[in-house]
Amino acid sequence: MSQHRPRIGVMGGTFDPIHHGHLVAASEAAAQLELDEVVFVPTGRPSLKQHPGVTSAEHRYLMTVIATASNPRFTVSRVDVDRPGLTYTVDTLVDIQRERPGADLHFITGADALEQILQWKDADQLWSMAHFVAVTRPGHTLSVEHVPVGAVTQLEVPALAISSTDCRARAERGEPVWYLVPDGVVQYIAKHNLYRGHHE
Ligand SMILES: Nc1ncnc2c1ncn2[C@@H]1O[C@H](COP(=O)(O)OP(=O)(O)OP(=O)(O)O)[C@@H](O)[C@H]1O
Ligand SMILES: O=C(O)c1ccc[n+]([C@@H]2O[C@H](COP(=O)([O-])O)[C@@H](O)[C@H]2O)c1
Repeated sequence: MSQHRPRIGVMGGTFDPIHHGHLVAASEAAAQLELDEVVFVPTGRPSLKQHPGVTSAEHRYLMTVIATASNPRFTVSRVDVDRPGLTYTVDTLVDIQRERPGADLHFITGADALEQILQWKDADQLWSMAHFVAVTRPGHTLSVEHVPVGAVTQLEVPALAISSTDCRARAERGEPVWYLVPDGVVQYIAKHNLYRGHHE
């Protein structure tokens, strides 16, 4: 009897903060690609993020746990948060594969992030470690060249023009982030006074 090979989505992100764009992308990927689970992996120290003073990994991890808690298919992994040094997807995929031997991994990213994938660390190794899923994102049209045939699937998701940058700017100005991020994340941001006094 053949055993079911678990189909696992891996949604990596800085999640500073996690917002409904991330959650809709993961949910839609899970439905369309028939994933058994989507593992959210907050970055430890993102290698390419430009904004000053990225919020501590522990805050970003906890906001991700709060945002995903109600969905039985969503989990959160600490592999990137706990690994010292800069975060690279090649390391993320090795660690997730070790935790879930034999799983069929699908790395989910927005079209904007995927366009830079050839500049990621050990890019040529990534294709054999996971399938890559580029979700559509308002304001970005995907153009990836020079990737192996069949390595990337483009997925149309309901457009939500939400970004973490905008959420941080709103919180800094004292404007509402209700309904852009889950309710528990709104409350977490207020409780810990995140994003006040930052300058982009
Ligand atoms: N609204 C959205 N729709 C679809 N994909 C998204 C959306 N927002 C973010 N993503 C994707 O989710 C992944 C993680 O995103 P990230 O945590 O960097 O959020 P972000 O909103 O892009 O942050 P920032 O504004 O700080 O750059 C990336 O691959 C990104 O492209
Ligand atoms: O491996 C790399 O070199 C690399 C470079 C930039 C981004 N990534 C990954 O892409 C995901 C989205 O990153 P970001 O910075 O847009 O939040 C996250 O999982 C990062 O670890 C990975």
